[in-house]
Amino acid sequence: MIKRVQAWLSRKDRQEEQPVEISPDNIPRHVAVIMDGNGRWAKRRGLPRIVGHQNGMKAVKRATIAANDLGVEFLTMYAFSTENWKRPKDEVDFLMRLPVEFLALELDELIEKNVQVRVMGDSNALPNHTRKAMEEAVERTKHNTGLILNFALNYGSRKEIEDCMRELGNDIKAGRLSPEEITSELIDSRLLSGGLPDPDLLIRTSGEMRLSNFMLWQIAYSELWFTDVYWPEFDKSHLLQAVAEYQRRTRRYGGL
Ligand SMILES: Cc1cc(N2CCCCCC2)n2ncc(-c3ccc(F)cc3)c2n1
Repeated sequence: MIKRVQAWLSRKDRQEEQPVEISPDNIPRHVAVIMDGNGRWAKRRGLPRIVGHQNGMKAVKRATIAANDLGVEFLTMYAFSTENWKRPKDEVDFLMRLPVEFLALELDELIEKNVQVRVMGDSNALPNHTRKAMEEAVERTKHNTGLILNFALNYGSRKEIEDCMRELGNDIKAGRLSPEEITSELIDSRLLSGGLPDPDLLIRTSGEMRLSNFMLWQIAYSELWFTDVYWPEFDKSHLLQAVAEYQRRTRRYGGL
């Protein structure tokens, strides 16, 4: 029984709208998002880049609520990569304050929606105020049982894999592990995403079609969906479009 979700898509140029059909029987458990286009969204409007990041943060809450309502169980958002440190200092300083702003402006509504916040990445290298805000968001939502909102912050997949290999090598050297015991399940458990299922669907906004060192091991079998929409414009209609395409691609007609 296809539950018809009349979600009117407003395409970027708003010239065309189309209904979207979503089946409740094949909702992706884990959706991962590369939230790109915040600076370009602002530039197109003659606004400072930081306004793009601020609006991007509002899109995080919007997308989280939409995903939670749809029945998505895990939502991983690429908030700051290990490569982002190369950006101008004033922009990095602003970005490092966004978790604090998120805590003040957005978290209460997500707590009402029973959302649990997790973080993955090297938090030791973050400023104290950033790390404390993240720890508070995790602490204040740790008993929630709804959608798990997983922020990748100061995250890089190659560093994650390198650190995992080093840890396994040390375990072998210490006699705690034999090489024959290394399986993909063991590696899954040792990565920063340990405990989460692999993403079923990876979304990247703003028209870029790169993986940008994001969850390279975990997305081995993920459906990739790219949109020209800039992240600050992303809303429920775009999530539904991505999930509808995911369902078209993964339709099994009862077969394997
Ligand atoms: C660094 C950064 C950038 C950031 N952007 C807003 C979204 C667009 C992409 C980049 C900018 N957002 N959005 C939410 C957070 C966040 C992270 C951890 C946490 F526990 C609570 C909130 C965030 N963190």
